[in-house]
Amino acid sequence: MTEKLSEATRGPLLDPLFQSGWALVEGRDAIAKTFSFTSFVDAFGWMTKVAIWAEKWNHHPEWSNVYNRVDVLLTTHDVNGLSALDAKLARKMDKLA
Ligand SMILES: C[C@H](O)[C@H](O)[C@H]1CNC2=NC(N)=NC(=O)C2=N1
Repeated sequence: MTEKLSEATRGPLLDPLFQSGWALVEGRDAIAKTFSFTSFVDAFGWMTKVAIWAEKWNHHPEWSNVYNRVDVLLTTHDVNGLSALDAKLARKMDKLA
């Protein structure tokens, strides 16, 4: 069962993500990042690769694509906050970008 990150566990998990451009979201227990690509096709191709991992892990982003930009927000709806799955998907998104 997925659990909401505690104050003690979230630091080590989230700090590396803050270093790579992720940030906490005002008013939600969530992290967000904007990914920019060289073209729409590159942005959409990245979204497709991420989508395969999201489906495999049954953990899905809240995201929006405009041309070469993808705005991403990650949170775990089942626990109404951040979980280890969000950090895991964020790391995968960074790796695939
Ligand atoms: C029923 C299904 O397993 C759940 O709704 C999954 C699907 N993907 C999900 N994605 C995210 N971000 N949070 C969830 O709690 C979640 N739950």
